[in-house]
Amino acid sequence: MHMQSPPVNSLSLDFLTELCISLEKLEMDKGCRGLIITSVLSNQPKVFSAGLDILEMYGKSPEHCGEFWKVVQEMWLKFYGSNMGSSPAGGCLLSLTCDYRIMADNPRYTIGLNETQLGIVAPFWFKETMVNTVGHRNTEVALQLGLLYKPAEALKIGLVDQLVPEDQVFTVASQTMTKWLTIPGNVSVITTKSTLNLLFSFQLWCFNLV
Ligand SMILES: CCCCCCCCCCCCC/C=C/C(=O)SCCNC(=O)CCNC(=O)[C@H](O)C(C)(C)COP(=O)(O)OP(=O)(O)OC[C@H]1O[C@@H](n2cnc3c(N)ncnc32)[C@H](O)[C@@H]1OP(=O)(O)O
Repeated sequence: MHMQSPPVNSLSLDFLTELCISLEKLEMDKGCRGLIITSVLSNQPKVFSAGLDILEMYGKSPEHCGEFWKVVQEMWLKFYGSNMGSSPAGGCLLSLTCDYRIMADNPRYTIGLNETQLGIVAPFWFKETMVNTVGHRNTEVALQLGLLYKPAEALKIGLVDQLVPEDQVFTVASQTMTKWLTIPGNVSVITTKSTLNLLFSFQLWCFNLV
């Protein structure tokens, strides 16, 4: 899936709604077993996603905010596999929901949950998704300081799985997907994933989020 919402793939209500609809269509397509998501911004190839669209959260009616927030949660519940450049906040969440993260190895790009730097709080399910990926201590430091990690640092704490030269990101993502798809049978993979996420699913259920 190619994301192309200039200038920086910020996650607006319209863009998220379109993403969710596209994902629903793929879910219903029995021939689709995996998804690589990438940014193809022609003016700005270095950004995966700038995160939630800040303009959607400022000066809007409670109804609009409610609608926006609902689609953010839906997007998060649906995502699968990714590769990227800069991914702050919601952009990082988008990639955290994927099974494997491949990042372009360019120190100009960063990834992380930088909400506190913006004076906002990463919701608990952003935090839990991060904890499940990089552990509690790394999350504690990362979220309180609102850290944005350069590729080498992100790899070190396990926030991304692989760094590759910028021009090879898509090729490596395709090779990785091919490898993952050699695992036989959807059921064993889905069940394994569900088991890994059991506690988190229970927490979401307790908070009435699923
Ligand atoms: C009751 C329900 C309530 C619902 C709502 C309540 C919300 C409550 C808060 C909950 C918190 C939720 C968690 C939040 C998650 C988020 O994702 S917040 C967004 C965080 N994002 C960022 O901090 C990224 C900011 N952007 C950047 O760092 C850089 O822009 C970049 C992505 C690294 C790209 O840099 P560069 O190439 O230098 O481009 P720029 O010149 O900076 O930007 C180009 C234009 O894009 C606009 N823009 C950038 N980011 C955003 C964005 N997130 N939303 C909207 N617009 C964005 C930027 O302003 C530029 O625009 P122009 O000036 O018009 O060109």
